[in-house]
Amino acid sequence: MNVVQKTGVQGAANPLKALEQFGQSPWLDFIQRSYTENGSLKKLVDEDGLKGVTSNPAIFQKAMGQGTDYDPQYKDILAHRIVDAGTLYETMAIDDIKAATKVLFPVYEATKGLDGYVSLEVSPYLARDTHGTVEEARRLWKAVDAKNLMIKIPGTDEGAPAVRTVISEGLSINVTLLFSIDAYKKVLEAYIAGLEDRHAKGLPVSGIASVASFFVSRIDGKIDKKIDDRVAAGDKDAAALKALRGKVAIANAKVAYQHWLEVTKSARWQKLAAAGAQTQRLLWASTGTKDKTFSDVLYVEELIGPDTVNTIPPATFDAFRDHGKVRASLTEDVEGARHVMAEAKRLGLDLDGVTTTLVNEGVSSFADAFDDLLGSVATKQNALLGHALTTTTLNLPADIDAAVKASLDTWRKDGTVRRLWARDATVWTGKDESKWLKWLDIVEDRLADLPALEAFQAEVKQKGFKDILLLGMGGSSLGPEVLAETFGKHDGFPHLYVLDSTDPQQIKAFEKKVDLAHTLFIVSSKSGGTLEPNILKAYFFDAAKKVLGDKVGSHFVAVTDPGSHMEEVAKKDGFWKIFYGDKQIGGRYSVLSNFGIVPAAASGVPLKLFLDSALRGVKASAASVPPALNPGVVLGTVLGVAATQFGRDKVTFVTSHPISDMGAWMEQLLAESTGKIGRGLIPIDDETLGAPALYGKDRVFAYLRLDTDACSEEDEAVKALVAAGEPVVTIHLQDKRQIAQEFFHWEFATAVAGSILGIDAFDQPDVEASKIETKKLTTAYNETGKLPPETPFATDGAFSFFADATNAAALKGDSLAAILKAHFGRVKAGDYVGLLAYIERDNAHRAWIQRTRLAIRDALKVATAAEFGPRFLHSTGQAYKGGPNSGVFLQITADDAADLPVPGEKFTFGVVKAAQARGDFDVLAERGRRALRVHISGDLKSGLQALGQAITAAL
Ligand SMILES: O=C(CO)[C@@H](O)[C@H](O)[C@H](O)[C@H](O)COP(=O)(O)O
Ligand SMILES: O=C[C@H](O)COP(=O)(O)O
Repeated sequence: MNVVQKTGVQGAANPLKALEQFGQSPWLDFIQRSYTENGSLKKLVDEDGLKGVTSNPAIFQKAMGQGTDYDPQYKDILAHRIVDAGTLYETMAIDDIKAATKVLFPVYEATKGLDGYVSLEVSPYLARDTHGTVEEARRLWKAVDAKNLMIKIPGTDEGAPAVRTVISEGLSINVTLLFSIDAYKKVLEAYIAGLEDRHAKGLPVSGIASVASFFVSRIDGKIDKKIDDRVAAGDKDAAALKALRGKVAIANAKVAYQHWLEVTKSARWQKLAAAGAQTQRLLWASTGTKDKTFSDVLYVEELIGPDTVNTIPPATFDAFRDHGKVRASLTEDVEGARHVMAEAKRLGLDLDGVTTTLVNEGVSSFADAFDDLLGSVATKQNALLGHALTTTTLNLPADIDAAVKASLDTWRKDGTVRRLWARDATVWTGKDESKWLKWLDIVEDRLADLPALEAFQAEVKQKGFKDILLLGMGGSSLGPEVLAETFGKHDGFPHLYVLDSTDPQQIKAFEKKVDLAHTLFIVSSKSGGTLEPNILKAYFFDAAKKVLGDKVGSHFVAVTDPGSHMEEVAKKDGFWKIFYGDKQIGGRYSVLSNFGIVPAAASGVPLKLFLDSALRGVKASAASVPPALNPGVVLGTVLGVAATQFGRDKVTFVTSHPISDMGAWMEQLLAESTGKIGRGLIPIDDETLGAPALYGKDRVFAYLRLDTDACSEEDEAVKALVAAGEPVVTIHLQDKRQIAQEFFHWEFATAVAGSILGIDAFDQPDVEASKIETKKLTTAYNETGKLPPETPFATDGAFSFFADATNAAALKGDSLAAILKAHFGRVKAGDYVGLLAYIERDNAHRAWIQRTRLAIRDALKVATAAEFGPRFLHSTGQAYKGGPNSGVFLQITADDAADLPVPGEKFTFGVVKAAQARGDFDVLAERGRRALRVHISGDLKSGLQALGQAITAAL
């Protein structure tokens, strides 16, 4: 537009100004910050008689999506607030609209509220949502807070009832996207009915303004195309058709105006008019000429009439000022207009069909423009935030890349991210998923509770605890473990240890690590009923009581959901504090709730910084961020699409060393959330990278790279994988604290992947099954003093072999070598091998399991998982039992060198662990998995050594 440069023709010689004499108000179909700020808009008011401004998503897209007008405000907002792209856009749009309402206010005053309006449209995503439209209209009305604001609402079937409601509440409304006379009639009716509603309540009807935006040129665009096609095809009515080119839209508008004239004459309207109501004026929109064979001012010159508005795009505005001719055209030859409409009908031009299409296209093109706009805002935001955000790089082979892009676009068109944030269970399976989504806003919730959490942090410090021992499993322990492993000890705060085992040696080892007299125990269990935290609490409460006496309770805090058994225990035993979880968050999504934040506070993590970083992650994946720019959606889509369309369901984690414990947390999240009903993602954690030739075609690599760390080994290996065409997602973190962002990022991605997999990402049926089997066995022990007997199907020296009948039959053999050979002989391409060791998770055993899994990976070229029981039962155990039947499992149990009692129970920790292994095995077998249990008697070290050698030999 040349509005800025050109000076208006002064006085009556200016056709724009002359429109006033014919009762028409010229408005500008455009808004941009610089026009308002540099006085150009005011100049149009002063010199051209401009009387209003309209905006729409496409207009804001042009204004904000390009250039640097908005940069200072972007920077200002981002320096002070952590916001999503939608909030950024809206803050800036509202400022623009407010500024424009100020410029136009003198017009509003001078015309006594007839003109001087600036329109702001509700989100185009709400075009089919009456309730959402009403809510948003009210919200925007309040936010702009200007008498000369008009809220724009699409005149769809869903928009019309919203218009009635908000008119009855006294808002001024511009009803947009009107094409057909029928739709217009409904909208005019909604306006009148809204005023009548007010009137009936005794509320004033004056001071409320409305326009009905009737789109013009788009109709010709469609009809003329039909005409041209038919003429080109040699239609018998070619001459009659050609005579209608460029005529139908104007005729349609003239007929609409006749309807308006009739209605305003009616007694019904006159009653409202007498009470001070303003008529709803027709506003001609879409008045730029698209067909260059027509006059560039056609849709202004032909639609001039009393009590109307024409919102004119900039180029047409300039053109009309330059050479527009003014005459009372709207009421001219109305019969001719009716004839054009009748001809269009006779010739089968299907105006009804065209206008229906135009509404649908209009809705989706404004939604597309809004997606583009929000995409530009998000891109600008990411650039300005720079290193405050983690970033994702995709290296995908062309076929996966194309499928990922297609899926992202489908999510965009379907508005699935908005549905997810709106907690719509049909994003997954339509069961009770919406009850499990509180993790979406838990970060804001915890930030609101910051003073209390910081007070607790200060108290822990002041009490001088040396150690913290957190007792919990799975979702209640893996997040805290990441904090402990990643951040280490904070100056002036206790050292955080996390115990998630029933292995007697491991429990004893932790007991030795901490100073019982100066330890804060955090007993963490969402359900409060999980066996392990309950018996660990019993054990350590007993042990601590021996050194602390009656004040032992003051060294214990509980984190649990309200009303749980653990809450009861904590109250009975006089715990220092009880922190509550949220029942609408499952364990594996709980790290940013009190289950992670309480241990973070106690161990000295700077809470505000940590939660702020998490909040950046939340905002980056907000509903307003289009899928292709939304990190949670992108990651989830890659994982979901790679698994479902390419059979790449082994998500292999690569991590920079300082943040490597994230793998154990991500493992639980992915496996437990997705591994069910025979589908799922199999996470592969901590499997040292090898050469590309060692991998089958079933992997996706997810590389969590801490950019401040030297990651040369990982980088080299990943580079080779990319070169070999393996799909790699690299997530760059700029500092360790950004694991907070990654927690949310992965939670969101998992929810998205779950949707693509078509599963409920929030239940864990097979973990429950295993707990039930264990419970049966420990109950039997309590009743009989022993576990039910079991017989190995073979023995060889220190090794006994157990399996269900089916597995045993497949593993015929009487030696360690033969049985292992038969077992690993069952592994096929695309399978994975799981080593499930129910032994102490110490360094020596971790090194053993790691060596053994790599030998398997290298020999069989399959993915491997190295897990310790019972820890993995609350994590990957779900996917091993419920996920795809591609796992081959070797469960390893051993005699315990020493056992530990469980206070108040007959069973010991050793018995519990044995029962857990058996419960686990029973469910694996029941699910038809290929599984073998080998039990090592006697010395564990030599037994493991022999087993490791035998495995290597068997491959
Ligand atoms: O609805 C109003 C005014 O109420 C306008 O802003 C309206 O959206 C625009 O005139 C149209 O979108 C422009 O249409 P077109 O020139 O792209 O066909
Ligand atoms: O992941 C969750 C574990 O199964 C532990 O559950 P819990 O927190 O209810 O004790």
